[in-house]
Amino acid sequence: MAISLGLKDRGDVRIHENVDELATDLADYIAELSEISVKERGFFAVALSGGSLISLMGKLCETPYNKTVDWSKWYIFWADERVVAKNHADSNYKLAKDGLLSKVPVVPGHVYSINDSLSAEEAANEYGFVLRQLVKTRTVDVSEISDCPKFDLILLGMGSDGHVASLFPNHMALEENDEWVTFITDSPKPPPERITFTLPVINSASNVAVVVKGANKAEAVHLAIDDLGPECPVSPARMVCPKNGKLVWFLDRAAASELEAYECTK
Ligand SMILES: O=C(O)[C@H](O)[C@@H](O)[C@H](O)[C@H](O)COP(=O)(O)O
Repeated sequence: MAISLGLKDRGDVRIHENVDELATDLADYIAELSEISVKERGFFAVALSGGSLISLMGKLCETPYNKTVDWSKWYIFWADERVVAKNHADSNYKLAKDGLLSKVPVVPGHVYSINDSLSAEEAANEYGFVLRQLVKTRTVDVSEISDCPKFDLILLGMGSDGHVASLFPNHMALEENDEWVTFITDSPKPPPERITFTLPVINSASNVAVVVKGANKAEAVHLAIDDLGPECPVSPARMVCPKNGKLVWFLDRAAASELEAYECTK
């Protein structure tokens, strides 16, 4: 059974005994949000990231989820993408296609990957334009407090440096408030060229889940979640704070091992 901590400002923190328990809880959570969004809006607009997140979502390809989820209503986006060809081993699209999307009956026309024939800047602009069209038709909802898209769910991983999507510590992209999608050409994690949702878009979502496993992320989890006062270094993950939405952290025990809020429960 997961331990669940409801923390003021930092969302719900769910700590799982192991990766298998985390993956089951994550599949339940995504299936439930999909059901709610389809019932309320007729669509489920979900943004994925790369990294270990995709294999942690793997249970969605299994029974019962592969049969019970209304895959035909899913509209799939990327919160960040590496600017490489779609069939390149580094592509987040390829990772998700091979690990998830090819195994469930999503509608190919509802999968919005970036245009891989463009430069990073052009690809970011075009992705932003595509999003605007989908917000106009309300396939992707719109935020009540900004003109930003309001995704039903944005799924993020986190690096050991605290990066989320392709928003890296001390990078100018963290300050981009005008664009929905921006680009970088100097990612500290290879490959260097990426596009990424900006913080205003991430923080306008109805639901944001940050999914983290492993002891090498424990310090970054502590810095992102614990209340460390004004001197605390502000990592990108700490800047994830949906204004009118819900934030949930999915952690395994190793990733939660330096969390002060967790220590208090022992
Ligand atoms: O394209 C990317 O690199 C990702 O979107 C990135 O933000 C990833 O989610 C984190 O780096 C965590 O990756 P791991 O879970 O594999 O450590």
